[in-house]
Amino acid sequence: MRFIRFFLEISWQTILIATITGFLSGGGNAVLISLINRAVNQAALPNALYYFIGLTIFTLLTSVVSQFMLINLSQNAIYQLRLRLSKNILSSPLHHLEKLGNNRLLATLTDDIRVLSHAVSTIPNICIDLATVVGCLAYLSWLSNSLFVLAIFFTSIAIACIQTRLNKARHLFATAREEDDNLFKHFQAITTGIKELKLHKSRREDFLSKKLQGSAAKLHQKNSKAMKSFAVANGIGQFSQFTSLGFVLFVLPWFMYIPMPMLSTYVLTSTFIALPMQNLLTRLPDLMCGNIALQKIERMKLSLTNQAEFDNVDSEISNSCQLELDEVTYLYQPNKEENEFHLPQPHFNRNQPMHSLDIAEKGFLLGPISLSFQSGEITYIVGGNGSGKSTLAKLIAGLYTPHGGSIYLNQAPITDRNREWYRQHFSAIFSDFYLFDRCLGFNHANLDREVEGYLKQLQLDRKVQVKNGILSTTRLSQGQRKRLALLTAYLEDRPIYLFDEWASDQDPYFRELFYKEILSKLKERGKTVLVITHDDRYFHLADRIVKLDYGKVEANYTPIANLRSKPLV
Ligand SMILES: Nc1ncnc2c1ncn2[C@@H]1O[C@H](COP(=O)(O)OP(=O)(O)OP(=O)(O)O)[C@@H](O)[C@H]1O
Repeated sequence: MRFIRFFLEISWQTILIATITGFLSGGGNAVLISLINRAVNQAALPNALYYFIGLTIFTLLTSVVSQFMLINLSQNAIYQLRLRLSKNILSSPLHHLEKLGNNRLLATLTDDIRVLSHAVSTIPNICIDLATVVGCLAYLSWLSNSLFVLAIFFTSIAIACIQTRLNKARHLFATAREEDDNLFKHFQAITTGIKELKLHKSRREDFLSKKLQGSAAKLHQKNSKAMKSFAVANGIGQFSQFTSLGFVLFVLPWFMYIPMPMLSTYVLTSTFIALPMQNLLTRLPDLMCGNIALQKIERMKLSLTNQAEFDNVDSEISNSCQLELDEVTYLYQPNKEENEFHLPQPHFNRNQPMHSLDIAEKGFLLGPISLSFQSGEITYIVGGNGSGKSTLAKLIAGLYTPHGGSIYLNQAPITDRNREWYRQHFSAIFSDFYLFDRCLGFNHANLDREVEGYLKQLQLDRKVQVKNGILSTTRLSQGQRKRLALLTAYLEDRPIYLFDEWASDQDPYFRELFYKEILSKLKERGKTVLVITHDDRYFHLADRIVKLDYGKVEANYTPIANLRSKPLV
């Protein structure tokens, strides 16, 4: 089982010690049952009470040691897995994460890890139960070879019958897990689309009946079928135990003489084994689901690790930036269901121009685009909806890797090796930005005072306070949230600033302030400023305007108001 291999790989030494102590505990159980048998058959050893007390303490201690070791190992493994998976996600390229989808990432991070963690917590008890069963069988073999062979015979038949049920259950659990990804997608739709669903009764009912209920029902059917398979397997296990007991008690005495003490010992031992056997069977579904969850986690991890980016920042961050895009292209694949773990690499030959029909079939193509940006310059990136402005912004910021062409920063070509360094030059506020409730990644001595100053400037000081870098709230209006995001950008003080429709949620006062003061102050400080905007009232304030249309640069010009001061680039 992959599950066991996973733990052996983490620390086979711990597993070995825990298994030995587990088996010692199980062996102790078996010896205890032999002591009890002797006492029942009035053949107790002298000092049997001391043996009994000693053995009870021995089995208890070995069982606790075994459980402690396995609990430490398993919980540590889960802890490491959570961290590693989160790091893998953080080091994966954005386009890869977008293709995998939030629902799959969330299902693995939450559900799979929870299922695995639950399965792992059953391992210590499984070891003890297994050891008890093996110990008792060993005791039976010492007692009577023929009784032992009989016990093994009935157990083997039971295992063979149970196995067929388990194979069926394994398949059902695996397909149910695939449905889990869809269910997570619907849960996301509930949380993010709650307003739209609340406002429209028919939409809500349609969503519930056609989407959520469908997925939940499939999951319910598959899981119940699998659990029923286990119930049948459990029944087979119990049936085989009673059959073997009945056979030995009522049928075997017709064919051979079995002394009464041996018969009663067999009955007592079989009854003693029954509980750990039942425990093993009832824990099998957890183990099986854990195994499936682990497979999912490992596939996700493999998919993420295969795509992992270098995260070293070897060189200094330059203050003055000359940014160049040379024939850069980026292609979104068409929106079809793709195999999540074998994503095709885009292959685009920039010497072969793509026609609109090709693009319609193949998705959206940005570029080829050649542009350059200087320090102390404000460039507006404009164009209609869907013209490719945000895609270009993500390319420029190094969040997307160009499929063709090259990006240069101060003449250095940006490659996989220095992309992390390159990204550290950017402070960006995207239209779908996220606001952290604390100022992460800053070690300023007077951080709180600096933040308070910016809060005042951005007129947020009456809404938000800061203490030890923690913001009192982020529950603000969209415009206020964007101002708070701007505060973080100020703190970062990076050479290139990128704003994706920042002003679209601001009131006229702040809109004016943004275009006329905030941007020009950044320019005065020698920053390269890129602004995605639809606000044509302020176009004259730009040093340069880049207009996109269907993924191509339609125009690249200096606005008339600035013509006298700046030549066309
Ligand atoms: N993650 C994605 N996967 C596939 N296609 C995408 C993705 N993001 C954007 N697109 C496609 O790329 C095209 C350009 O989108 P982009 O968001 O860059 O446009 P935009 O100019 O910023 O639009 P807007 O002004 O509406 O914000 C769109 O046609 C869109 O369908």
